[in-house]
Amino acid sequence: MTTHLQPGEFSLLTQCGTARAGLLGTAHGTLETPVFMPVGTQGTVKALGPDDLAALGPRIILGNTYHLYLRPGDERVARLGGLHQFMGWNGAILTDSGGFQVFSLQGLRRIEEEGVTFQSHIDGSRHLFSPEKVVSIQRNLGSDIMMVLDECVPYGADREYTAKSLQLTTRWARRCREAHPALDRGQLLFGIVQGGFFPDLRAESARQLMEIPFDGFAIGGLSVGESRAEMLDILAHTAPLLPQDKPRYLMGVGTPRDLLDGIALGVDMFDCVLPTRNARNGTLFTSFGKTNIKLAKYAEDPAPLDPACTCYTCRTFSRAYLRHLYMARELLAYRLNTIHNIHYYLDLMRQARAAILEHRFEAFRRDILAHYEDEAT
Ligand SMILES: O=c1[nH]cnc2cc3nc(NCc4cccs4)[nH]c3cc12
Ligand SMILES: [Zn+2]
Repeated sequence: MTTHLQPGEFSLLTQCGTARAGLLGTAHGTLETPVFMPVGTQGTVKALGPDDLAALGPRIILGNTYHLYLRPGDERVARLGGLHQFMGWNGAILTDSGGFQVFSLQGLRRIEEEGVTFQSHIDGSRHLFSPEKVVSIQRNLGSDIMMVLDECVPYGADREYTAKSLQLTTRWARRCREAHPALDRGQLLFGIVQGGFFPDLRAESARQLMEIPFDGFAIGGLSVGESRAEMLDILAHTAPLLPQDKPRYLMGVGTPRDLLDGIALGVDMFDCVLPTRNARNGTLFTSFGKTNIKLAKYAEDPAPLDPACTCYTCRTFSRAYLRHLYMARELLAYRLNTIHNIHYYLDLMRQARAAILEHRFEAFRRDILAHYEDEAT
């Protein structure tokens, strides 16, 4: 039974402890939460065609404003019908605002009240990302969920810098809201909570942002090099401060264990490059933990990668073949490994949501993690 919600409508169906199962309406379909968003930085989930993606069944993927603005250009994508038509994807798309990429990719950049100026990593040309500019780019791309321009303070930033930065992030967030009328063209706008690793600054950032009518709230500034304990501590403090009736999005997270911990703490949406990036270096996520296909023990192993997995890769090929492709650097290795890793992440979300709806999430989480060896080799 698929319920159809209007763009921006969020329905909280069930809570199991602080874990939530819900529905979020977008202009390109209704999302079942908790949801994992595969990362499609440059208008493609690397190594997958939109047909592979459709077969895997994500309802939403992530695109990066920074990359698409620099190449091929947001106005060119708009002239070609928008990102959905351009890449042949008819599900929902969330775009990050580009601020994070500027801070994490760029050496040369300046942060001022107006916005952040930076040099393109492609041709060295200079650009300004203002709140108004990043909203305009995301509107041009036709993104279903847009993110505000924010400053993701580096791990280890001191309290004074962090406190000052969150004020700027709030002023930028307000300007983004003013630049995009509520639900205009069915496009949603999320705020991003900052405040580093200072619980009181996190509360202040959340309080300020909740005064602005956003369609959802992201928790930024995490997965930036901190320990798991530090991330969970800030997450446990911040998630419950956010509105119960709006989606909560944890940016850039994470491992299967992080996803289950995040869900337990009340997070509804996740994105991470791990399943796609690790697939390309042979690291695969399975029901028995993380492993690497290049291990010699797989050289003549006729078994499927993960006997518990129903994906195309596990249904069709042996570990021996997947290892051969990887050692030979065959292009098919990247596609098959990515199909499996994305399937694993999406299926984990599907199972987690079913467990929440049946009020057995905690037992589910314990069972998965009991069999999950973080460093299974
Ligand atoms: O505060 C943020 N604001 C807007 N986008 C983000 C994206 C983020 N992605 C990660 N971690 C995942 C990573 C991907 C590549 C390097 S770290 N942390 C993140 C934080 C933010
Ligand atoms: Zn599989």
